[in-house]
Amino acid sequence: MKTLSLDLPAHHYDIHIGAGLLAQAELLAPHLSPEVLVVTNETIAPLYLARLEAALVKPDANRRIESVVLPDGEQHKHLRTLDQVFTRLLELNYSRRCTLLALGGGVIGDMTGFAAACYQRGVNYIQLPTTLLSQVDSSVGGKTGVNHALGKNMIGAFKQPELVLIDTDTLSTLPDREYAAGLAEVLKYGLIADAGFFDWLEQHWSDLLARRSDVVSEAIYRSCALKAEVVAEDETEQGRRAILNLGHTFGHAIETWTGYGAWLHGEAVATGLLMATDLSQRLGHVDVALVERVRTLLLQAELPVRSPTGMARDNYLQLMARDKKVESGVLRLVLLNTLGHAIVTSDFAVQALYETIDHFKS
Ligand SMILES: O=C(O)C(=O)C[C@@H](O)[C@H](O)[C@H](O)COP(=O)(O)O
Repeated sequence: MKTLSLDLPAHHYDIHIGAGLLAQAELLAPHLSPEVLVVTNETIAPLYLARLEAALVKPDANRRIESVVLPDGEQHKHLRTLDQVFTRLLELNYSRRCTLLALGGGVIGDMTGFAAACYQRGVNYIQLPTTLLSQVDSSVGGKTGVNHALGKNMIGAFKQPELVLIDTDTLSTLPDREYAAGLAEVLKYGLIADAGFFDWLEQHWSDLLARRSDVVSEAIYRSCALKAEVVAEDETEQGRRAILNLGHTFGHAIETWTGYGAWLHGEAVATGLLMATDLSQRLGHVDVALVERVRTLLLQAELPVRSPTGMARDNYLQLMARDKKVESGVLRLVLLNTLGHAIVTSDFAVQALYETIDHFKS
């Protein structure tokens, strides 16, 4: 097992990464209260809920352990689904001292964290991510929330977990498409913050695609370390944290336009990363060779590298105007200054943005 720490001004938590961690009661026990609610989905519950529950009762047989099983998928990440969690908590008569456990991917993690931020104005929660994307990204950093028909992650809160427990064994049941989607976020870290990591990913890409466990664990560790470092510096995205959004302005537009769920989040981010790299190249920050390196990796992972069929420039522009990085009506984008260094800027030629969007039309 490897452990990272996320040190914030008012909070500290560990991120444990290793095989078989869901069954390790001693890692969870110090963070549990007498009332526990596991929030999971209908795909993950039959695979891992019993294993987790067995670990939860071990140190304290009197602890109440209940669960709520939500429908699976990005299309269910909205307020109506969240209400099921609140209803369950109220039916159980759980108090302000309860602990929520998010067992699942990014959708479950984001919704559980938001439920924890809201229930009785705030209770504790723990992240138990089971997809590559949630292990390398969404379980760390405390961004929680749900989608709205008009925009991705538009309703939410910053709410940090008490613990992130990454059991790499759960990847054994992750479908290839979901696994590849997680690789897009891994690639993002190399692009925005660590050129050496990007080179390492290129060298180990075939091992990652083959899911060689030591290489996958190393990629998770290095991704979480980079994310923890950025979040520690800027917990609530007043500045630098926005670099974690590379490709997301395009990606979120794709997800919203396609109605959530048709494209996985990581797939939309994959195309978004390539578009952001392409735009950075049109603006003269990076060379064409980097665009091609990114495209090659995405194609090898069978990730999409073009816009959804029928999505036009105006569709992008309308949705991007609602991006959370917009300030006083001015669009700010995350772009690459060079490989391994991202910037957040509104200083770009709009014509270059149009060219990028049009270039990716399918
Ligand atoms: O943690 C962050 O900060 C990120 O931006 C990470 C993103 O990869 C993640 O998808 C995040 O949920 C997007 O947040 P949003 O604020 O752009 O909705």
